[in-house]
Amino acid sequence: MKIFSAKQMQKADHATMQNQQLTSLELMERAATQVFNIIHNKLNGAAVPIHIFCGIGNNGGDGLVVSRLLITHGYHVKTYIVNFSENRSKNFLANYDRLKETTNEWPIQLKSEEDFPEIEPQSIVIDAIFGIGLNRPLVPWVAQSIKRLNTLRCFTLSIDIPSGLYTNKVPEDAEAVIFADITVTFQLPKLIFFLPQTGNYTRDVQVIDIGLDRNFIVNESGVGELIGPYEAVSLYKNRAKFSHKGTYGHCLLIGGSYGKIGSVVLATKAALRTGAGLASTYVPECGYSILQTALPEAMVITDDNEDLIEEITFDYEPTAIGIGMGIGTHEKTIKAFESFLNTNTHPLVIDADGLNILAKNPKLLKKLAPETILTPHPKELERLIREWDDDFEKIEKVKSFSKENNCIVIIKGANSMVIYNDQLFVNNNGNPGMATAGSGDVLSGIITGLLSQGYTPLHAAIFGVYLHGSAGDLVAQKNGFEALIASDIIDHIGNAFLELFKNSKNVDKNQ
Ligand SMILES: NC(=O)C1=CN([C@@H]2O[C@H](COP(=O)(O)OP(=O)(O)OC[C@H]3O[C@@H](n4cnc5c(N)ncnc54)[C@H](O)[C@@H]3O)[C@@H](O)[C@H]2O)[C@@H](O)CC1
Ligand SMILES: [K+]
Repeated sequence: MKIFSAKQMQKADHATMQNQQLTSLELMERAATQVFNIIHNKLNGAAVPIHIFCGIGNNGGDGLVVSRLLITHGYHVKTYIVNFSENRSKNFLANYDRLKETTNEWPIQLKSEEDFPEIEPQSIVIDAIFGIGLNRPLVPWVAQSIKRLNTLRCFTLSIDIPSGLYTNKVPEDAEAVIFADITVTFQLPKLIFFLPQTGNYTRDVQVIDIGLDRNFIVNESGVGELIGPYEAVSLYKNRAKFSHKGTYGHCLLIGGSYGKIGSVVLATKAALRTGAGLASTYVPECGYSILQTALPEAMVITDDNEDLIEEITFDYEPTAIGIGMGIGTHEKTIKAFESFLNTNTHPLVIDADGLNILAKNPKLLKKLAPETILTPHPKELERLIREWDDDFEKIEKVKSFSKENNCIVIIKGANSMVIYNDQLFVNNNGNPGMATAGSGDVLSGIITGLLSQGYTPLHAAIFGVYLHGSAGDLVAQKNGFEALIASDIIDHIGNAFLELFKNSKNVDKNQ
């Protein structure tokens, strides 16, 4: 599903009005009615007090529509207007008048902090103060009111986005943003829902189809793409009946050092579970028995050095290579890594200490094979691209880095992101249980396994991250977060593949 900027959402609005012969007021009615339907379906007429806070723009207009519909359906509603500006939008005013025609209980005007109402804790709050139009800092009394709303701890539903969030930068005051239990957002997800600095303002997001112009959405390239089951299944490559193990490639996992051979075991096992035809490993001598015992399916090539890798030589042409897991940063290893990069032309994934070596020796970046995949977690990323001011700048820096070095970067974490040139792909499956030793080794193995089967590097990166998250979710459903270990993820890669086809009905209507 595409992710649009605020400007693109406005353009989609206009295209819709033009092509469907709608007024903006009619579009607002359609959108807000859907929000009402969600609330009505959940509450089913319950006599719970509902407090709706409306701004004076179109987000406020949505709030007024929801208010009117709730009142006409018999709910106990109080409506407040947060008067942060005199410039009330046309559709706000139209819906303000319609609300006044519907009920004798006119909206309560808020103009300063003193006007903030008493609200019972069992109430529901609907936040329609600001939507995607916020473009400057909040005046102090509005910021204070938002903070007061947060202290109430009422169940809070935000319309479109939690008020106080910009769509393209982090808020000046991190406390002056609504903390929503759920955000009902229009048509497409917004990038802010997925970033570490802005994603915590809502526990849950529901994207609702308000019938915006499909042609426009299909033809406009978004600021990013959310990878869901629909996108993932479309990347899957079928296995042919008359294929053999050679069809699916012979990958090579290079890594390990004394005490860290497990990382290579995990990566190699993950590559095989993902479907690589054959897998070899290149490890220090001390890894030989460990690998042959732990993973009889893999072949083992060893370095002459007992404890670390000091020369990388192998006498076959791997279809794909994963390097770096547990490899260490010994000077001899750095030399071996450098001469490997000098000659390597095979599709490549670099992880862990491989990334740390690159960060310490940036000149090596020029030696990467085209479209090499780098899989840093945030600390490794910082070593590679240096600090960033906020998550938005981080994305821009990674895009430049990707362009400069013709590589694909996977920023690992909750909502891992895949960046290639100016393209951004967001993955939102996976769970906090996956923050555990070896989880990254498994991801590198999965991606190497996909490369080995002929997936393009970009597809291998996107699909690999998705499969990894999905396998982790399947484990967590059975065992919870705490008990999840990396080997469990490997054990569920098969189910993650099966899950793809269970979910294939989950079609994105915007495609
Ligand atoms: N396709 C869509 O996205 C649709 C959007 N609609 C609604 O329209 C919203 C956008 O509406 P608006 O563009 O009117 O913007 P908002 O309602 O988000 O903001 C209100 C207006 O206040 C002004 N403003 C911004 N920051 C301010 C500040 N700090 N202090 C004082 N004033 C400030 C701006 O001029 C802005 O237009 C969406 O979030 C959504 O709720 C729906 O009504 C219909 C469909
Ligand atoms: K809002």
